[in-house]
Amino acid sequence: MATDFASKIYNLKLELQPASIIEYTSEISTQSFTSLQKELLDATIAHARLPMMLGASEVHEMGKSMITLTRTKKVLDIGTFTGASALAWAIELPIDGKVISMDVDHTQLEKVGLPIINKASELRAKIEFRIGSAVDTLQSLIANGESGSFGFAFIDADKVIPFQTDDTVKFQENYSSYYELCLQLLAPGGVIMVDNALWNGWVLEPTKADSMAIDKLNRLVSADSRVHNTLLNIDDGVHLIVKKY
Ligand SMILES: C[S@@+](CC[C@H](N)C(=O)[O-])C[C@H]1O[C@@H](n2cnc3c(N)ncnc32)[C@H](O)[C@@H]1O
Repeated sequence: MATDFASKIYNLKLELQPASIIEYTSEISTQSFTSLQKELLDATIAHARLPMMLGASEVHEMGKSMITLTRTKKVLDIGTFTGASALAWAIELPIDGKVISMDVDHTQLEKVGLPIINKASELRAKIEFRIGSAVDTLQSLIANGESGSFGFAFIDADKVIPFQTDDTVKFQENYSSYYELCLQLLAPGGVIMVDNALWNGWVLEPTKADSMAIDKLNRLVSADSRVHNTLLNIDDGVHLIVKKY
């Protein structure tokens, strides 16, 4: 029997799996969620704008496992929203660990996330929330000499950015840029998780700029000899990528 907690997660999500399977996997995978995580999840669902942007709880759990496996102290979190993924990584990191969490907009973080995250000062101290384009933030970390020093990166922001040329709209593919910059910032053995890698199944026959960009990145990663990769059918798809030694 699925808990209310698992059902709540499922209700926000797309259906790439039968509902019963999603409920079961969510329930089994999220028993170690802390009360603070549950509070943030509830508040995001109740009060955030576009709550479906919240990362799936089982994906957050999986990321925590990657932090444990890599024994890293440094994490990249691309796409803060209400701070649920950043909070998950902070819980798993050691006391001197650091999450760099990036977003162009802190409205939902300030309204929904921070009042809850601030209750745990030892976790809050591990998270650096940076405002601005994630490409700029990642480039500034590289310019600051931090290449090769991160152990885990979660890519969960915009897929493409539209921009106007003379008479047409073109798209900048941010997911591919995030991948390249994260790979540079990761140490060998480091892990990237790219969220929404199945994009509701639209990658199978991509017709729009966002699904085309995600399909393109999936194929680029698959052909990249610098990494091991597995495209997992979990939630909306997670591309699990490990930087080779
Ligand atoms: C899916 S939400 C992130 C969810 C969060 N990681 C979680 O697990 O709950 C995506 C976020 O990416 C942010 N975003 C959009 N474009 C961005 C950009 N160019 N740079 C950084 N963040 C961006 C949005 O403002 C939004 O808050």
